[in-house]
Amino acid sequence: MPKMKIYKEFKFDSAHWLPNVPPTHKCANMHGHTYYIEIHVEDELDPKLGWVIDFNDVRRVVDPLVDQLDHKVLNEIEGLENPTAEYIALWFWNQTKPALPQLTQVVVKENPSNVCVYSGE
Ligand SMILES: Nc1nc2c(c(=O)[nH]1)N=C([C@H](O)[C@H](O)COP(=O)(O)OP(=O)(O)OP(=O)(O)O)CN2
Ligand SMILES: [Zn+2]
Repeated sequence: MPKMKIYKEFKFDSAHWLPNVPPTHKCANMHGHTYYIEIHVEDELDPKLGWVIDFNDVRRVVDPLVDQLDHKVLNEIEGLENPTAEYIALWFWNQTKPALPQLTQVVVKENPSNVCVYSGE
């Protein structure tokens, strides 16, 4: 059977600041983003069901994580004390991979032009 990739997009709104930048950096001040994340998985096409994985199975794993971050201050979340897009990608990867072994990539978009792509290496 062919291998295929699918991804599901999620959205959350959060506040953060970056604690390790110089005080003169604008991101040292608390501010907010509407984050979009993509959870990519790859597997063989199931010939009967006609899909790689049910999008709803992806949602069941990721929704509880998104709920932890939505309308929260990211710096107060364990593991996100320095909440860059890179650390957010790692946070989602580490908590998604055990429940979703077909995970291949996490994409975090702070905005349409600030994007981190993590593939688990
Ligand atoms: N490699 C990274 N660089 C930066 C990160 C990051 O997570 N990884 N984060 C930030 C800040 O979150 C900052 O809020 C982003 O600001 P900026 O790049 O200026 O983007 P804006 O939202 O202000 O919108 P632009 O239209 O792009 O100016 C900084 N760097
Ligand atoms: Zn920011």
